[in-house]
Amino acid sequence: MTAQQDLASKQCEPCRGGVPPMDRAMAREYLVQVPGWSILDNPDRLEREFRFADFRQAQDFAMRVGDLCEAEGHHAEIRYGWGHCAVAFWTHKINGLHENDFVMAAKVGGLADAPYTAPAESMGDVSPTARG
Ligand SMILES: C[C@H](O)[C@H](O)[C@H]1CNC2=NC(N)=NC(=O)C2=N1
Repeated sequence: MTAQQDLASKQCEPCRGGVPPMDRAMAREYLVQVPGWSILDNPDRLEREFRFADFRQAQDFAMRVGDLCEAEGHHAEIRYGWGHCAVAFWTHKINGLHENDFVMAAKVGGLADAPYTAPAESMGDVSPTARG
């Protein structure tokens, strides 16, 4: 098992604040486990831009990242447009980086590696619960 798989298999632990943000030396050690991500300033954060073939795929990816954030209780800043989606993580409570941010980056990297499947078309009024 690689180090990245190991990080991706962790769960975000509750961060209630009151702990110091990760320093740069430690952050750089974690960074090697999340290929493609960069550390940026103000606030200290992890960021990665993903590329897609069109708007729909970028939007779908943004939604899947959002769903993952909700499931893990740790939330990203997400910006997307035609063919691109930028995802940033930092821990708001400590205004900096925490292991949770790297766990999320590894999980999002795993999402990006998964093959794209187009979302099902809306079924409109023909769903089983529709009246008439
Ligand atoms: C109550 C809840 O656990 C917190 O507000 C969580 C929600 N998601 C979060 N996401 C991020 N990125 N940082 C946080 O500090 C944070 N706090």
